[in-house]
Amino acid sequence: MAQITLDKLAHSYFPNPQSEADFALKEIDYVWEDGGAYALLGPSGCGKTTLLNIISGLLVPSRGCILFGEEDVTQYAPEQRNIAQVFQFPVIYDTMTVAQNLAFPLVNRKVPRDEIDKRVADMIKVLDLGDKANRKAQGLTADEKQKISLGRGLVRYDVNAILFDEPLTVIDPHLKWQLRTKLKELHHEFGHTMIYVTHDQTEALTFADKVVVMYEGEVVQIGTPEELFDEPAHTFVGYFIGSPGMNVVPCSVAGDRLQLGGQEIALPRRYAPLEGQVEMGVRPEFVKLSANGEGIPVSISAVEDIGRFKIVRGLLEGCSFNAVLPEGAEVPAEASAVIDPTRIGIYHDSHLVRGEA
Ligand SMILES: Nc1ncnc2c1ncn2[C@@H]1O[C@H](COP(=O)(O)OP(=O)(O)OP(=O)(O)O)[C@@H](O)[C@H]1O
Repeated sequence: MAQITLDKLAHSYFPNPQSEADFALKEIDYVWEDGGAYALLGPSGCGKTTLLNIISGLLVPSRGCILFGEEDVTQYAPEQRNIAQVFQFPVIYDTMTVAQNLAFPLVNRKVPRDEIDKRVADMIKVLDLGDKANRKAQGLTADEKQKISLGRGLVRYDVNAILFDEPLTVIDPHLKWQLRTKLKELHHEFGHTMIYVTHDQTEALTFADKVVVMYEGEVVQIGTPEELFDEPAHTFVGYFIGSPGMNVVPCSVAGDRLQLGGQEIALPRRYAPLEGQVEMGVRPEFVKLSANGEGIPVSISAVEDIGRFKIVRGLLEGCSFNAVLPEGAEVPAEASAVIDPTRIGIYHDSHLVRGEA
């Protein structure tokens, strides 16, 4: 296992990039801790595969370096990097048994036979494949085959990192959580450095200690699931994490006063003058609806009752705006939004501005 350092790393698929927009991966400077479980999360085309391919060695970055521990591996081919990879679709041999498939990466690396037998037996146990160990992989279900793929990645104890590229795509939705839980257990048991690419927030938040959120080639935030929820560093993070996502509404800010919809809200922090696009962000969980005219008027378009709470959807100042209310809460016909000022984030050109206390 290794610490992985991304040192001023950036990549453009153009030979002579002219501007930031030409970079599929904008500059990132970051250290992935040894033994950490990371998820790379973002929508299609945001640069996840580009970053993963640079880590695996399939792609040489146009700028910057990548280090495994102290060693600069930027120019190394994948096979020189000592990493394991698990892909979207199972990569296994149908004519081999489950046990032979799991043993294969170790046999290739000439690990002693008794060591192979021990590791394969351990892996069969943790993957709950005991009753199928001596069956040919042919005829197993897609999720069983993908379990074997995961096992083949995890059976090598000595790898620098294990990279997972959307590994649960082929798995039935109701089985996904089982494999996700299993992966988490395996991470605790073996402590590998794991990097898991997904566009699914549930997968990212349940698997990872730290989530790396990407948007249009930029790493916009790296944080624990709690940090991404409590303090989104970019409006995209607020929108992408949470269901429904954060409300984002254009506003103006002067010092510690926010102006929105003809109303003034006193903020707990002061802000230097902000040029350009200024928005306030607040999660629907921190909005109350008032019937007595207190707050900013909201026109309600729908109320969704989903068990323990209700999602109230509507418009505020012409922008989509949601509130999450407790199960029994009244939804006034003429509602206005009362926003908790301590939960408001101020965003300048989409990035969070922290202000001064
Ligand atoms: N070989 C390539 N040549 C030119 N442009 C590319 C190449 N591969 C990717 N791109 C572009 O780089 C950007 C990032 O793509 P990338 O595949 O890294 O995104 P992604 O987040 O992995 O998307 P997906 O989830 O759809 O795989 C996209 O605009 C894509 O069109």
